[in-house]
Amino acid sequence: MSLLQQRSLSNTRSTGSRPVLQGASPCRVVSSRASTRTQIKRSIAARASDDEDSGPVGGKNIDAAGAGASSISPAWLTQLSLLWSGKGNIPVADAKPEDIQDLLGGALFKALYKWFTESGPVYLLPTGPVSSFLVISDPAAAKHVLRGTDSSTTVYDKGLVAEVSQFLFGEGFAVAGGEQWRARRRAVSPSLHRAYLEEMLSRVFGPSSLHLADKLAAAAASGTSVNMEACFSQLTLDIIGKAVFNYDFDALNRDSPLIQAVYTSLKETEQRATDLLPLWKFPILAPLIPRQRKALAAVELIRETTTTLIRKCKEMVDEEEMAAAAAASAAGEEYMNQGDPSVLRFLIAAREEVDSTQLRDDLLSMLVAGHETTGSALTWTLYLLAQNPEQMRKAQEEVDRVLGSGTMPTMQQYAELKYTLRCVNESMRLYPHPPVLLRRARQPDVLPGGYEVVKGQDVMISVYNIHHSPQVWEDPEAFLPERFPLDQPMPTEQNTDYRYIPFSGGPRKCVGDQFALMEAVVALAVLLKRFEFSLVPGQTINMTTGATIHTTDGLYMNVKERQAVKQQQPAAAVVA
Ligand code: HEM
Repeated sequence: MSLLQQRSLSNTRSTGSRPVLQGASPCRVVSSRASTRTQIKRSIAARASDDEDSGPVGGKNIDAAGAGASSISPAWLTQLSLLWSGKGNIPVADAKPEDIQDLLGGALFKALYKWFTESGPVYLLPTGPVSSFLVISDPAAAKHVLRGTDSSTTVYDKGLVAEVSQFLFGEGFAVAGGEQWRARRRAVSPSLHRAYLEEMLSRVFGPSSLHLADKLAAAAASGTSVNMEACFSQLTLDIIGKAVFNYDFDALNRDSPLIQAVYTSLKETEQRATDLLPLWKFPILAPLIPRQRKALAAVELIRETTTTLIRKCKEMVDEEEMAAAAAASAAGEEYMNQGDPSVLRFLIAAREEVDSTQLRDDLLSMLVAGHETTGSALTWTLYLLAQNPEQMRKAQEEVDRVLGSGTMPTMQQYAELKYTLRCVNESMRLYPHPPVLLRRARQPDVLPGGYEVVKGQDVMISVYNIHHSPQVWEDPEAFLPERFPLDQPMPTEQNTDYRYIPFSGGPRKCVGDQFALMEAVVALAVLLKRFEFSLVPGQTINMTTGATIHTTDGLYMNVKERQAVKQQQPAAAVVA
């Protein structure tokens, strides 16, 4: 069977086995005590047809295929690679056709783990007749590469990731390099100052989470199950929209095509990175290729939305405000407009002298980078807690104790929610978003361990492999927030010597890490205080990727008000 035949057969199987969920309303009423996945799917389809744009909690489920199917190197490429790379000192992964099964859902990181166990912490993965990834699953090598990216020496740059996501981020600082990146990062990062985060906590993170809680209360009252992955995607879109643009997407109330657009474009970047036939390199072909058409339409929607929001904000800022921002900056103080503390307002008031395309792409970078990542972190944390009753009990005990009669944490209470934060930390170890980081060598290099890297080599740091490595972590597959003691600082790449790198490390580390952790802890505190969550039985939770680790079919949960649960229990059980 030819390669192309193999691929088209594989893709058909993949699509055939994936449930049809478009038009579903996952965070909305889904099923009345559905007990199997099939029942869930049927009831979703039934509801979707007659409940398209109303209901207590809205939103479409993600089409996990993104804009279309992807491809990866077959066995013959491994053989070819072995021939031409035979002189090097780096093992080559033995990519067998059956490994490709793992990639059908887009979960490349799972195959990377298998090859890691077979080939060791640094290996080559052939991706074409003359191309390969150098896959790193070792903390010391990862540290070396991450610290050498866009540093003073710049041994590595974002390489392929910049190429494959240019269609989405344009000039945005998430993928730009060199002086352009340095200047834009310097301009944008101050907008996420401490006073801003404090304002976000009370004005955005807490209230948006309470909004979701009200939606869940309706589902709890009617005894219907809820797709929590969709809910978190909607919640985090609402939050990032308000935080970056002071704009309410209102995704919790109405289906937002932007959610699918963001997912489709992120999936497209991943697919471009592993395409055997990179047709996307020829823009002239785009109108002829359905996957390209779909991806470009998604980007257009995101760009249009961003441009409109920038225009509206510019209309609001006057000379007086710009003078106030300049005075604050001269005095070394943090500027914030009390009426509109958004990042956009900060940048415009600070008279950022950049062209509107640069501003659009920088803001778009933050919107995309800050949305699905935090949504996925919340999804997997709740999934893990629902499966680990002891950890759930400890988190709820902490939330009850710290919040008292309150419904959302204050800034001071946030600092006390240490166990809840460790649950998020640990969930991001098991499910890092994204599971791999891409770099390219700008000059020849030697990694710790003596592995030689040639100029131009694409490098893939498998955060997932490092976080799951038995050489790095004791009992790596267990969900143990306790592995990060509460009387010590929370884990970072620095204090774990790059054993723990969910926010990357070095100069290109995430700018939104504190924002994201605060957002996730506040949302969890609000929800755990009020509800008991349990997985709807009969589901198989499979993973796929679209920059973040996503479920293939959603995360369906039964939700109950904790007060109601307590009242149902016999008195003795309540006392215990
Ligand atoms: C749990 C949530 C989040 C995770 C797991 C996460 C993860 C990451 C990672 C791993 C990188 C570095 C990628 C690399 O090294 O190639 C990154 C970069 C970035 N993140 Fe986050 N992020 C999260 C939330 C956020 C939020 C909320 C924002 C904005 C408010 C944000 C904005 C950015 C930006 C702008 C970059 C690019 C930085 C640069 O290249 O200089 N992220 N993020």
